[in-house]
Amino acid sequence: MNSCNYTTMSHSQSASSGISGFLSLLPEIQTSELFLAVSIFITIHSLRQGKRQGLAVWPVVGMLPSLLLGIRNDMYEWVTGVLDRQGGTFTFRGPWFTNLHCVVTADPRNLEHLLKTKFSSFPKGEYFRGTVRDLLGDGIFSADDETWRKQRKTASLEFHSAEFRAMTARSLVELVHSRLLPVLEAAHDGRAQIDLQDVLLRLTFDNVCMIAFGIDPGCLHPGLPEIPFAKAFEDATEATIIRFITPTAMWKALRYLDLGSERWLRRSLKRVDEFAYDVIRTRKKELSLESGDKNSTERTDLLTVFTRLKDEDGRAFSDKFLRDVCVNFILAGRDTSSVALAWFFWLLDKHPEVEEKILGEINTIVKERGSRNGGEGAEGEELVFRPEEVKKMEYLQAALSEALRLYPSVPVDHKEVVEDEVFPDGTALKKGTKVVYAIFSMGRMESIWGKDCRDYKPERWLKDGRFMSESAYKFTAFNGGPRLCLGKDFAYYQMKFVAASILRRYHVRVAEGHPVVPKMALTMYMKYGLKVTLCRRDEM
Ligand code: HEM
Repeated sequence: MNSCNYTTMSHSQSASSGISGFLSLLPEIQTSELFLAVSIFITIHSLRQGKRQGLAVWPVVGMLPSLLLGIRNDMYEWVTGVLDRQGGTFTFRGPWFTNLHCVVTADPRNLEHLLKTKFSSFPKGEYFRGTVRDLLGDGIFSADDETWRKQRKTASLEFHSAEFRAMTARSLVELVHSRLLPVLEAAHDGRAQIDLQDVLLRLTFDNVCMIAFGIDPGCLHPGLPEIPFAKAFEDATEATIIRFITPTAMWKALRYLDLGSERWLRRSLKRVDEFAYDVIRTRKKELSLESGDKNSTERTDLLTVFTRLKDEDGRAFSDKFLRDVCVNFILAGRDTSSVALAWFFWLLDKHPEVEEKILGEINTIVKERGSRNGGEGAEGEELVFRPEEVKKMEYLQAALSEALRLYPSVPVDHKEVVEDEVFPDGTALKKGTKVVYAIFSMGRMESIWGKDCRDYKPERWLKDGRFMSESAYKFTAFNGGPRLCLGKDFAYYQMKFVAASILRRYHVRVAEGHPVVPKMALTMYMKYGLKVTLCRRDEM
């Protein structure tokens, strides 16, 4: 109700009832004026506060308008700009009644505090777990405390065992030489453009399923077929992510009513579970048949390892728990190395001098092998890199790390604080606050990497020609502290093996005019893939 309504109504009153009518309207006038005054006060107050925060804070919707304006072009760059101006940390005030309030930081001191020093005060938290529970259950990725610790310990022993290393090296030789290179060769022969990101995603999905389940779903085959399990897994992940941008009460209502994205999630999870439980049942049968057999299977995949273990009461783990273990590892290891490789090949296309140096390193390693073998195997087409040779590729490791610094596969990550805390930079955190650490922005901070922070320079990782790793709180692509990525060593081995095997045979040329931009997702995919053509080195 505004003053215009008041005028109209007062004219319609008769003279005798004028005074009493006016008096009867008084409460309404006061209400509308009060409402107007409060609105003006809140707006002025919010705008003044906004100046202090660096972003306007609006009544009810908080900083949402600034965020929406900022992400029209590139959300990562927008967040980086705000962090830069705010000295590395800012508090985002989301709309009332949403889950969007959080503290965003890119300050290495805060990262060390939350990932290591005060690790137990910054768990994944109930909000995260509740949102991803249908997909991830009690698996390592969402668990905290004892549930997490036990899985971490068992999986860590496994990941560092010689058998596991041998199995992963074998699986890569098989995937790269029998599947990846023939697919690339077919694209080369047909002079066709190929989406390298898609090919690499297929490769790492097959590879991580071999590690987790001990089976190969066969995504990377000529013709690039659609594999129902891979499709269901992707759909289930995407539908779960939608929950993060939907008010909790709303997605819960949709789930209850079996509508929209929740229906899509239920259906895709059903297919994921059918596949997983089928593999689990078959494996249990296989292992029970061979129990007592000295020549039992040499399987070293995670499912076999966890199936053979017993819980603290001496009982076998439930099928549901085994399903959660495998699904979490597939999620953790399926896309991260492939998107990192896609950004790496794109960067090489823009930096031929880096490609030259990588080739120089590979050729030296191949020549060394040749001189040891009296020339044999040095230039053979079917050259397969050995683990000790991959280890020697230090410049390649630097070039991959540099790609991950600028394009981290996990661009942002988050924690929830369980008690009142103060960050080393002075930011006060109330119990329950969500903390987002902006890994993407950290790679682009002058305060961390110097004036050339935006340049692609593998040399920054080398000292006297040897690769030097960086503090995990500065280079956070693999997380840090007790929850450091468990697959880090494997991921480097995998990326180096794949990159060297491709680069030795082909020059990868990004298709002219192909747009390369990041997709807004929890993993840093290229929004339109990476369309490339291939030129064989021996034809150049
Ligand atoms: C370039 C490749 C990779 C990158 C950049 C990467 C990055 C990360 C990051 C940032 C986290 C922390 C996630 C969080 O806690 O929210 C993480 C955790 C994890 N990663 Fe990786 N990852 C890569 C490859 C892999 C691979 C290939 C595997 C397995 C085969 C793997 C297994 C895991 C596991 C199991 C965790 C959970 C660790 C825990 O919570 O204790 N990662 N990774």
